[in-house]
Amino acid sequence: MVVTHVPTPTCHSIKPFPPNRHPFTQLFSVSQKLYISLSSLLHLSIYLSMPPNSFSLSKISSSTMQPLTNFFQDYTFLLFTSFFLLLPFLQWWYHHNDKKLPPGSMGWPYLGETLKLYTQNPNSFFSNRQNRYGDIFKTNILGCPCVMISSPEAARTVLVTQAHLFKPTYPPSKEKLIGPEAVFFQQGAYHSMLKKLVQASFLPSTIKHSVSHVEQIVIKMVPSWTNKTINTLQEMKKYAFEVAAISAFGEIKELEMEEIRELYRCLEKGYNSYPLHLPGTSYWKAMKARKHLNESIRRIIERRKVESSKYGGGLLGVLLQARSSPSRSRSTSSRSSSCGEEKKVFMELSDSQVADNLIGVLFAAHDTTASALTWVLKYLHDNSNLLEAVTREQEGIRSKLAMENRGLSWDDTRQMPFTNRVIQETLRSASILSFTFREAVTDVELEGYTIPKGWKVLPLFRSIHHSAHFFPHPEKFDPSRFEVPPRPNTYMPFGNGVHSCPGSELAKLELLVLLHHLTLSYRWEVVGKEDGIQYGPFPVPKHGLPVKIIPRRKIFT
Ligand code: HEM
Repeated sequence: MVVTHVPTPTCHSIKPFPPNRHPFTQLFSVSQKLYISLSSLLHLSIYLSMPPNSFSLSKISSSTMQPLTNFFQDYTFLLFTSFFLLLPFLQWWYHHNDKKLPPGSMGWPYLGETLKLYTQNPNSFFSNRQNRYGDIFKTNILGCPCVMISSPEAARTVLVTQAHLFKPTYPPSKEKLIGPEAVFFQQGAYHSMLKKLVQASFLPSTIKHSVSHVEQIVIKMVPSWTNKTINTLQEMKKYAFEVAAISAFGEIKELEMEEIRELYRCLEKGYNSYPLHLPGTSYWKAMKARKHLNESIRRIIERRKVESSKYGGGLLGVLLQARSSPSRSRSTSSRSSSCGEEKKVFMELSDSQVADNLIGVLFAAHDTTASALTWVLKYLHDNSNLLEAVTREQEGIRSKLAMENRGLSWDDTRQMPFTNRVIQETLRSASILSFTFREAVTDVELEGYTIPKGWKVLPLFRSIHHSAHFFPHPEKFDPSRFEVPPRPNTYMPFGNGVHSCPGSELAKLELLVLLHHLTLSYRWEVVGKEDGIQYGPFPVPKHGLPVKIIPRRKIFT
């Protein structure tokens, strides 16, 4: 089975060259010598071009030196001007050369190593370089110099302890589609204000009231698969969307929901297409859909203001309540650092800021959760002993529910230790977000290297999750490894630090509720023999894992 096979990078791999003898560094020192020689030559040319009696050097201006002197006198002006024109560039070069950049190759001018990254499995790209250069290496992707890191300590520095030195960075085309005011693009005080509000909607104390909603979606969805071949990914996307939409919008009319579903579908298509903003392209249609989504959300906001004192719940309810609540606004930070302006900014949380954050949450919740749901079915299919162990645990829960004549509750989901470990291992093994992006806002020293201002920094979650150093036999799907907690900062399926995922509990709840119903009543057989991973954009089993769903009782009779 190839599902999550990534060549196992050793965490403390030997660097093939000591940093100052690496060919790239050597190239820099050659250029440095070249620069020094060139500037000496230029200085000499200035001396030679002076009147013969102005300096003792005139003595060497003898007949043997005459042709050389004439040459320099002719070209002095040109050389002198070019020197001053080139000076800032040479100084920049010299300055950068001074710094100890991480080892690695920057590839071809502009193209960098982009072709290499896109023509091979991204995991091999990362692990090959990690084996060659170590846990921190530089490269160049699409003209952007990047530093990739796969040491837990360095990842913690970037994401947690020195997070203020690294800002989140996304391609502008994607930012425009999601909405530039969405929480993940922000930094500092404005980010923490938004984050508090988003988090409030997804805390266990809030989502515990959604368990029956989530269960109802599963109870309606799963029986429709009986004896059919389904595309797991597509079905999981529908499930994840429904849960995310309820969490984002709260109580919403079916007609409004249908409109949002339709527009979101168009938006998603454009998001995964080439960002060419010309009439007729998927990107152009997606931008149009995004504008319509703003209008639809504005209409919902207007209705909520009139109809409901609690603004209809969900994240939308929280955002609307927050902007109309002066007492809360005072205690919450904002884009401005001055206390006097905090309230003002809170009151200015506009309709489009609300819309950006609702759409942002849909995006963050949808494909990620669908991918995790798809992987858990794949792993349980391939490990029948684990599937039976999960089923036994769920049978215990079912007996309790039958005795008490009720549906699943939040507390029941806390009584599923084995199923929870299967989910933890799924998230490690599949590493849905293989890495994330940051950008250095200033020159930063990291583990003895300099990351220049403006360079991208990518903590490689997958490489850390697949390091044999932290997770022995990392290619093996083994939930028992989570019987003891993983070493700090080595397990980050939901990120780490200020930008870590606020939806982690909701995502795990979705996995638990689905597994409860599916394992108790059904078994699934993978259709087709093709193993492997596809990326779109998150890793999923090939072709979205087509499976045939068979009622369990049929198998045992
Ligand atoms: C298995 C499913 C999920 C995975 C693997 C996942 C993973 C992540 C990761 C790794 C980050 C941090 C990104 C970074 O540091 O740049 C993140 C951020 C985020 N996630 Fe999730 N996520 C999942 C589900 C969800 C759900 C269900 C929601 C809905 C509430 C959600 C909402 C968000 C938001 C809003 C952020 C941005 C937070 C910020 O910038 O402060 N995610 N997610």
